[in-house]
Amino acid sequence: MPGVDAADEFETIERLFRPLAHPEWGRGLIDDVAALPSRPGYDLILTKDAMVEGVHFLPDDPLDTVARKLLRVNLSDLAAKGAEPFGYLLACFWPEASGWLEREAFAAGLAEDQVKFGVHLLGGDTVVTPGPASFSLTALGWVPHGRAVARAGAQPGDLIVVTGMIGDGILGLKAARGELGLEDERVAALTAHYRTPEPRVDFALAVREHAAAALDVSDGLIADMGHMASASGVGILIDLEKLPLSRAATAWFETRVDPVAALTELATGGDDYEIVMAVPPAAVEGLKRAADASHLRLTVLGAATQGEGVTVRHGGEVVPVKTTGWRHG
Ligand SMILES: Nc1ncnc2c1ncn2[C@@H]1O[C@H](COP(=O)(O)OP(=O)(O)OP(=O)(O)O)[C@@H](O)[C@H]1O
Ligand SMILES: Cc1ncc(C[n+]2csc(CCOP(=O)(O)O)c2C)c(N)n1
Ligand SMILES: [Mg+2]
Ligand SMILES: [Mg+2]
Ligand SMILES: [Mg+2]
Repeated sequence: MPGVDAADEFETIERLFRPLAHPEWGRGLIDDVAALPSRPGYDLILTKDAMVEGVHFLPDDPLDTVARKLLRVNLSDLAAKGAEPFGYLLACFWPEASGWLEREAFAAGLAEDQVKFGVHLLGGDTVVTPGPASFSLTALGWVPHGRAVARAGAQPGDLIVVTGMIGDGILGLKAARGELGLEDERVAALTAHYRTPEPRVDFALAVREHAAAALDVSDGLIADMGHMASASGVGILIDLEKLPLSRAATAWFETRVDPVAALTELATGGDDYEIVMAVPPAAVEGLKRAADASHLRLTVLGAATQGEGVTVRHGGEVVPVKTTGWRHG
């Protein structure tokens, strides 16, 4: 039986989601569809990711950060293609027991990140499920015609470059689970990264101008580089000791007895939402200038080669990596 706080589909749409709607194209969320005009000279870029409680977020993660992460992981895909986001479609599968507090927190998280990233809600669906809380979001963005950056396109000799830091996603998950023996401030920084990763939206233009191929790191750095290698028909060779680590990750790393195992864990853990690029040597300087201008760290991890797959080295020795990243069954 529904409790006093029992939520309702149409009140959810009207009270919580209508204020988030695109002023024209969302049609006030009172129609069957959204309608947007085509943009001459541009390609519409679309991506969809889902998040399920217990699989992508923890049962005690605040719902506002769940919503923000859902939006951010999708914006990360658009950024990796060089696209500028403008809108999204949203599907919510609320557990029967969930009430207004959860839904209000979720909408508040979206409201905050809509402003931060300059996007609007275009439409969606609201249902109740006997299963765990689940959400799915389709993000839309524009790229000048024919300029979307692909996973395919890396050539032997291109440098493999990554934005930001790697490993805070998996360490943040451990921190949120109370599994890290670090002091409070570092645990909080890592948990925040797991709950609200930073999509590189502001770097999309630089990706488009300088990268031959790109994708974002969701499953794990090594697994995702593997996706680029197979799409491009090249091999990728990286040196694990070059992995860019945050201060918190460095503090964790220093507690480990097996450095290779520790770096491998960070390079395969996923939830990083950084962008990996294959960059022709002549384009690296331009990419670095763009990164400096946005105070973003860039790291050259290795290079694309002839052949296939990802070869990981440490101290010049090849490191066998069995599980390269997250994979749903
Ligand atoms: N159910 C599906 N129907 C159609 N296409 C799908 C489906 N699932 C995945 N894809 C497509 O497969 C490709 C790879 O998807 P994948 O989810 O691995 O990429 P990603 O979204 O960048 O990574 P991640 O989900 O780990 O963030 C994409 O083109 C995606 O649109
Ligand atoms: C509670 C909890 N356990 C494990 C993970 C790790 N995780 C789950 S799915 C995924 C890949 C990206 O998702 P997808 O490929 O579905 O887009 C990763 C790295 C997590 N985030 N939360
Ligand atoms: Mg996906
Ligand atoms: Mg992706
Ligand atoms: Mg995945």
